[in-house]
Amino acid sequence: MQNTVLWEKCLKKLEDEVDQHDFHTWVRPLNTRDTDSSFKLYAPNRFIKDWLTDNLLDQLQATANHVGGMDVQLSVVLDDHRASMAPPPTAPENNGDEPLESNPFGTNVLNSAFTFENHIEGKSNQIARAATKQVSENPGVAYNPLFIYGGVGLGKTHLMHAAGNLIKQKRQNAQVAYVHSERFVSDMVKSIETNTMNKFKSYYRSLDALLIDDIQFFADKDKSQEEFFHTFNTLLETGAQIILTSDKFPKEINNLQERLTSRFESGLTVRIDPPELETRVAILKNKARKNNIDLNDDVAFMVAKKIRSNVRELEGALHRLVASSRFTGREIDLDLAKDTLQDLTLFQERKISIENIQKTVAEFFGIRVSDLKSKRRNRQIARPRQVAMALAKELTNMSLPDIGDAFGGRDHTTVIHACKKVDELVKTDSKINEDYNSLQKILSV
Ligand SMILES: Nc1ncnc2c1ncn2[C@@H]1O[C@H](COP(=O)(O)OP(=O)(O)OP(=O)(O)O)[C@@H](O)[C@H]1O
Repeated sequence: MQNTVLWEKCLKKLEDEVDQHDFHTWVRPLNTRDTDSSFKLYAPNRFIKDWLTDNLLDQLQATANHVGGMDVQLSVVLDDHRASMAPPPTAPENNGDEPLESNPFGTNVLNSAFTFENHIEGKSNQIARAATKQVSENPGVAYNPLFIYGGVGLGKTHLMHAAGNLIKQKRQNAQVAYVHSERFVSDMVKSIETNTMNKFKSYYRSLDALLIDDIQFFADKDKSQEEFFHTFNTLLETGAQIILTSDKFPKEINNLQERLTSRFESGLTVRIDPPELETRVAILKNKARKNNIDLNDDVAFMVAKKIRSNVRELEGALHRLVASSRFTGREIDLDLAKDTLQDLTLFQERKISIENIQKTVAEFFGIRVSDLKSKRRNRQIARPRQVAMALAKELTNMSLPDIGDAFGGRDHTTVIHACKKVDELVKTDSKINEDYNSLQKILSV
């Protein structure tokens, strides 16, 4: 079997077996080559190689043996090729003699409220937070670039600013630029129009740290990708730190040039998931405390149970609660919270229950509800279970951990995997597409 085919098959198996966070952080960035006589897995940096060697080597070996049907000669090696793949960088036009304008492109204003102290740690953001902190303490050394991805309002921008703030705190004159990718594109277009491209280049290429938010907006913008690629390489060569955020894993960003994706993956890619209940409560209480608002546990739990997938919405609910208390002169208690967030409650009540989804899916596929909650992994059970999880995510307000709990105490990462799998299958498998649509209709009646 070719190494690439073997690895594809191993990846499918490992995705089900390895903790999802670990899978995305450590396993997914590996590559293999058909030209090697043994099964070498190339890690994009030393950090990933060392972590895998210490933590997952046995499992990788066992999986390769199982999938290959024999003893496979496996090793994890450093991908030197990737590190030297960059073309020779274009020399920065600023040779250091000319002082940089402090803010020629409106980029370097960091939000001072987005710090590590104001960021609450939970299982969902643990790796991302630790990696960002490490990068800020040792810019340009630890992981470069650091690529943070995850859904809307989960704290990607917050962590990125926290990094910028900490870098500046440690070295006051560090040149740190934060820019939204759309802003990078529009500044570049403006520079071309006004014939000031040299200034643009020298500014970006002389930074100590470049933080670019929502990199997915680069998709389709070939010229910007081109310029960014050169900026990127120059910065890496000069030891500057690059941090990028996106709503997707690099390879999943459509129309992003392969060479950029490959550069992104040469550092460390970390994911942020929606926070668990306890983290949501901690975030609410922390925000309240910072604003001198007295928020008791009952109210915090009630709000956190209602708003599950997005920290920005969680903050919005707290603001509504505070405004409502000011206008009415009432204390912030459970009654006020119920009244203020009533529309959310109504929305919730209209939603479909998890029990109903499990019963309907089990009947539809001719299995038992207990099968859905069991540990059985054969496809006749596993696929309906994934479909039921995806429906629960779509049709209820339940959090991923709560959905996992309802299916025999599974981890929230298993739910994320199920939703992704079903999403893929609905697009590629007409039978699943039909089944999923029918179930949606049955449940929505
Ligand atoms: N773990 C956390 N602790 C405290 N506040 C948080 C946390 N996560 C997110 N927030 C807050 O939630 C709000 C939204 O976060 P942020 O803007 O960083 O999200 P994002 O992932 O960048 O979203 P988008 O994809 O929309 O850009 C911010 O006010 C941020 O401070």
